[in-house]
Amino acid sequence: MLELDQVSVGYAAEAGTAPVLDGISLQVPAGSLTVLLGPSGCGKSSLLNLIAGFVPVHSGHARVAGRPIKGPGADRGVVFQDDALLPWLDVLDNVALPLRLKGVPRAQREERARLHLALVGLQGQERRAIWELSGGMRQRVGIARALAADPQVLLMDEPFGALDALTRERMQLLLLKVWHATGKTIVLVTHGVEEAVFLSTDLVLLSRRPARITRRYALDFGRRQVAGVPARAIKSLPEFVATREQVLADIYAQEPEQLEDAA
Ligand SMILES: Nc1ncnc2c1ncn2[C@@H]1O[C@H](COP(=O)(O)OP(=O)(O)OP(=O)(O)O)[C@@H](O)[C@H]1O
Repeated sequence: MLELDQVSVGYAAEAGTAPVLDGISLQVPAGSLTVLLGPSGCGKSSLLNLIAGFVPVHSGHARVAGRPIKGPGADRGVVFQDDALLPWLDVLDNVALPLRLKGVPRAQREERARLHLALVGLQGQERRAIWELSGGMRQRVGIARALAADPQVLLMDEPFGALDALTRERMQLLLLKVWHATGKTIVLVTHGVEEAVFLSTDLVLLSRRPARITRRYALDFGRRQVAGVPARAIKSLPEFVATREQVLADIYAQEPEQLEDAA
């Protein structure tokens, strides 16, 4: 459904330096929760921005549902770490904004916005001002806004990176609930190894810059959570701990100087 074929990306401002992404090929199956994980600065956000259509492809091909990605489009919704909500609009109007821009009549767009706010647990909060909300609530509004336009793919760049540990865990559960309820394809960038192992059906490990895919893991811990197994029970399974350690070892294998520091 989402297909990258030998894509490379470099930035004009960095002429003469190595490309950021180098020949990345990736197939993201419909309905998957694909997580991109890799060392800081390796190009995870660049890869997500390429899929979002914010960054042009220098070589190779990128397609969503068979259509070449030529720029941003309604088939891809984006949630950033920094919630990017408009402070002069209330919660409902923020969520309804993309529909307003598409020309959807008021009653219809408000109904869709209410439905998606209920999905992220914000029913009754529709008329609150953005500045009154906690960080976790703001991210919920951002997710509702991205989903209200009914994209095929939800792209999330470090969506929980700025939240405290407890809120972050709650947001992981919320994301799994939304994923299960909507059946959307999700591509998420994170620095959190445990978060990546817990959430993903496909975990994609990227190398240091220029980013290449070094390993992929097929996982199902998130699916087990939506099937009813408590998150804490999953995260203490020997199998979960072993996978997390394996992923960490694979990352450290790319960072020999950090291993020496830790010794
Ligand atoms: N618009 C831009 N112009 C020039 N260089 C850029 C631009 N965006 C990113 N870069 C460079 O590309 C490289 C990869 O950045 P990117 O943000 O994609 O990595 P990342 O893996 O998401 O980083 P982090 O883990 O720190 O969030 C960095 O060296 C960065 O300086």
